[in-house]
Amino acid sequence: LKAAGAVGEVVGLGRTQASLAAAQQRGVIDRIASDWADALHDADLVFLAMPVGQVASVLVSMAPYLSSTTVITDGGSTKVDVALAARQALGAQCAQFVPGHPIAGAEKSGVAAARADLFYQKRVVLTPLAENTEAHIALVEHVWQACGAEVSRLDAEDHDRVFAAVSHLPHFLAFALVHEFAQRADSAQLFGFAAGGFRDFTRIASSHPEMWRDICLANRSALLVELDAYMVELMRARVLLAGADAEGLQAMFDTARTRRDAWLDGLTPPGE
Ligand SMILES: NC(=O)C1=CN([C@@H]2O[C@H](COP(=O)(O)OP(=O)(O)OC[C@H]3O[C@@H](n4cnc5c(N)ncnc54)[C@H](O)[C@@H]3O)[C@@H](O)[C@H]2O)C=CC1
Ligand SMILES: O=C(O)C(=O)Cc1ccc(O)cc1
Repeated sequence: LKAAGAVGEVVGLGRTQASLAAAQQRGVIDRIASDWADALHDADLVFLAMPVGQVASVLVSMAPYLSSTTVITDGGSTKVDVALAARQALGAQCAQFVPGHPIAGAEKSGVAAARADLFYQKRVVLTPLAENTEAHIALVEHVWQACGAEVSRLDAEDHDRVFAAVSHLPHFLAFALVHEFAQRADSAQLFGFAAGGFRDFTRIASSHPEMWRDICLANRSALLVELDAYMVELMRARVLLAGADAEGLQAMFDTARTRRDAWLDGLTPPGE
């Protein structure tokens, strides 16, 4: 928003002074707040950007200082839990909280990984609460659009089901695969010969462990459904392999490649 000239003063509040000082030094924030009262004074919009397991306690801490004119949003990767936390912590003021999720990021974390163009031509999903007014939703939509993002809306349950499949499952699998190799006696040899395919498949296992612990736990039931479906597919694939079913394996690989290529072809940046 600062790069787009779409914001006045950006005030940061966080856990560690060192991160806040680094954010200020990089120009990500203009000023470090001393506490919630200071941070929320005259604030138009609050963006919460912490692991989803922290959102409930953060909302409880800020609630006493929240005026009726401040809008809150978040960037958490799961939405059913965040909506519940907002209702419990804010009561009727949850009408001022518009949950959101930018579908952009990387395996990197911390303020050093910040990039002004991170959300440019990327999707952002808002999962508005029934209590939100259209004006509050429009404000949040507008700030994401100012960052170059394409905004869409989903129910929180649909959001969590979709992202359990296309984001949470792949991260879970990547962590599990690297973990399994790391436990082996021949681990050094395996990693010594691992190359591009392994790097592509496992890049996201370099993601932040606390963040992903919270996502997996928050979306546990939807993730378990996806994990079970994948395990069934793996068993099907195992049957093909064990039976040396060349035709069956090739048909599976063909379908997967065709579908992935079509997805990549359809991945034109928003607005083009
Ligand atoms: N990294 C990614 O690619 C994406 C992350 N998200 C979501 O965005 C949120 C933030 O993730 P990142 O910015 O990547 O993480 P990050 O690790 O870069 O930043 C999280 C920050 O939250 C702070 N924090 C933790 N607990 C806190 C608390 N109780 N009070 C105040 N600050 C606290 C940490 O000290 C850290 O500075 C998470 O909910 C994550 O699920 C969403 C889309 C993409
Ligand atoms: O590293 C990647 O490619 C990601 O998939 C980043 C990411 C992580 C969490 C999200 O909720 C959305 C995007």
